[in-house]
Amino acid sequence: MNDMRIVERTVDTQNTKITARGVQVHYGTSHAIKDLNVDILDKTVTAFIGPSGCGKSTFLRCLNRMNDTIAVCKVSGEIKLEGEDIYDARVDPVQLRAKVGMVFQKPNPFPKSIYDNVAYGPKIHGLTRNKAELDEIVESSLKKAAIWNEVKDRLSAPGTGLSGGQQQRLCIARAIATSPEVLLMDEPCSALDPIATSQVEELIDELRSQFSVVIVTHSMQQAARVSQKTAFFHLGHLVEYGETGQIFTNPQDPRTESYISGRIG
Ligand SMILES: Nc1ncnc2c1ncn2[C@@H]1O[C@H](COP(=O)(O)OP(=O)(O)OP(=O)(O)O)[C@@H](O)[C@H]1O
Repeated sequence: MNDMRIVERTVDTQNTKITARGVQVHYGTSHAIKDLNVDILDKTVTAFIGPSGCGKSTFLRCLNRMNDTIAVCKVSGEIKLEGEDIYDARVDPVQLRAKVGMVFQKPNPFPKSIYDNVAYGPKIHGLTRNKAELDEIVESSLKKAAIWNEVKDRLSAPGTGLSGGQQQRLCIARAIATSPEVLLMDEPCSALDPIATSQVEELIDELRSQFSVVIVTHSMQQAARVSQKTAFFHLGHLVEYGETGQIFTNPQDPRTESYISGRIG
């Protein structure tokens, strides 16, 4: 019992960015997320791991209301960003997604120039007053996404003309251009080769100093390399959540143990 209290205090002293309480997700009659509770910390990389179909992407999409776009999907329970209920009727999902950015499995640059890909978000959200400010955001976002040196001489070239790894870093630049508080990444390296993967992993580590990063990954090695916290999902339940080192070396639940030792999944 004492130990439990110590754990709670440790979590409270760190900055919690997102709290989820009693979250349930249904697709029609199919129950995809079952009574999920979690605190996601600021300036931390949190990895969601677990076998295929266990609900990782579904829960990730709850965090910026991307599930709103799926007609059969119903989300209940409570999710708060910095204490504010993101499902409150007054919250505009488009504004929310500027604060909780997302990077997808497959790099998906807009069919526009490199510059316009990054400038798009700040423009539609009215974050700049003039071209000079917009130029500054585009440059700083491309620098933070570690792709500036590769594209600075061809900002008007199409984003779709870049390599897969460059496109994914461009998509990361696009996501951070609106100064989000949280960056959600759904298997961001699954379409990349090992070199591009390691570049994106290094970048994730750097982004942690400014954002709360949540990454869904099928690779336990990747979770171990990039995250400080890991959540293990199984059949719609968040089975175990803790320090990444502890989850991989000393899992408390037999289902986590089976997964990390390769017996389920
Ligand atoms: N758009 C959808 N419509 C209906 N059911 C869905 C939809 N998306 C996901 N599901 C179902 O919800 C459950 C969880 O799926 P989800 O994609 O969240 O799992 P996952 O852990 O991310 O899987 P994977 O690792 O294979 O990407 C699965 O049973 C899946 O079939």
